[in-house]
Amino acid sequence: MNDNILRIAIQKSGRLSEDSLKLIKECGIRFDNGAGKLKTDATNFPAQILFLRDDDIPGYVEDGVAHLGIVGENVSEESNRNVDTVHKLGFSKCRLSIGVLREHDYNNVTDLEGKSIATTYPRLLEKYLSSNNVKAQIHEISGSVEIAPSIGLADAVCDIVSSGSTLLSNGLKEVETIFRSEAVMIASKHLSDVQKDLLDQLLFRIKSVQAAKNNKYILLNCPTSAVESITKFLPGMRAPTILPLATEGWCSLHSVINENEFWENIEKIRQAGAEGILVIPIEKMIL
Ligand SMILES: Nc1ncnc2c1ncn2[C@@H]1O[C@H](COP(=O)(O)OP(=O)(O)OP(=O)(O)O)[C@@H](O)[C@H]1O
Ligand SMILES: O=P(O)(O)OC[C@H]1O[C@H](OP(=O)(O)OP(=O)(O)O)[C@H](O)[C@@H]1O
Ligand SMILES: [Mg+2]
Repeated sequence: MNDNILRIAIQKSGRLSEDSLKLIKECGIRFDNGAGKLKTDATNFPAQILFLRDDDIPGYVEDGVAHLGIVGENVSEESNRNVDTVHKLGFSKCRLSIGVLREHDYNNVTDLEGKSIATTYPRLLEKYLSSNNVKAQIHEISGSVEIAPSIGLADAVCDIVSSGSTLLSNGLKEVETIFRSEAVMIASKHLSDVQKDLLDQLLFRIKSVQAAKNNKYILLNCPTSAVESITKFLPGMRAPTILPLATEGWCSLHSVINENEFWENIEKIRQAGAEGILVIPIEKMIL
C-alpha cells in the first residue's frame, strides 16, 4: 500500500455528496469524477477519492483502507469505530430526535418506558435511554423510519430531523433531541508521517476556505476624524488599511468583517460616519 498518498472517502450519492465534493474542489484539489466512478486520483495533490455508502466510511477509516473520511457525526458516533474526528465541516447540520404520533399526550422521556422505538441509530438511542433510566424496546430498521408508528410497527421513532417536514407529513411530533450533528472529517489512527503532513496541508486549506466564507472584505469612505471609532468595529486581521482620498479630510478604510456580526456592525459604522460602503466576498483567507 502506498503510504505517500491520502485516500479520502466521501459519500457516493446522498445528502453529504455535493458539499463534500465542493469542499475538496475549493481546497484546490482537482480530479475527474465522471458518473459511475467509484475511485479517482487527484491530478495536483497526492490524494485518491473513494465514493462509498456513508455507513461504510467509519469502518474503512478505522481499518486504514481509507485514511480520511467525510461523514455525519451521527454516523461516526453510531459506528463506534476507533477513528479521530479531526475537523467539523459546518454542513449537513441536523439533529437526531425522538418523534411520536401527534395525538400522543407526551410529557417527558419517562413516557417512553416500555414503548417500542424504531430507529436506524440503535446505539445512540440506547445510550440516551439508559442515561435517562428508561427501558424501551429498540426496533432497528434501515430506512423510511418515520412510517413506523402509523403502520403499527412501533410507538415512536428516533431519526434525523432538519426542517421537521418529514415528521410533520407522517403525523409525528418531535419530543426529544438526543444528538446534534454536522459533517465531520474523520482520520485513521495509523497515518504515516507523510500522510500526517498531507492531512495538515489539507486542514490548513479547509480552514482557509471556511474563514473566507465567514468573512467579507469591506471598503468604505469616512472623515479622517471618524477612523478611530470605525476601527473599533473593524479591527481587521491585524489592523485596517487606511488610504487618503483626493478630498482633504477624508480617507478610504479597508478591512474584513465577520458574517455573523455583519448587520449589527454595519449600522454602527454608518452611525460613526462611514459612507460608500462596499462589501466583497473573499475567496480564501489565510490566517
Ligand atoms: N434532512 C437532512 N438535513 C441535513 N442533513 C441531513 C439530513 N438528512 C441526513 N443528513 C445528514 O447527511 C447524512 C447522509 O444522509 P443520507 O440521507 O444521504 O444518508 P443515507 O441515505 O444513509 O446514504 P447512503 O446511501 O450513502 O447510505 C446523514 O447521516 C446526516 O448526517
Ligand atoms: O426534517 P426534514 O427536513 O424533513 O429531514 C429529515 C429527513 O431527511 C433524511 O431523509 P432523506 O430525505 O435524506 O431521505 P432518505 O430516507 O432516503 O435518507 C432523514 O432520514 C429524514 O427522513
Ligand atoms: Mg447510509
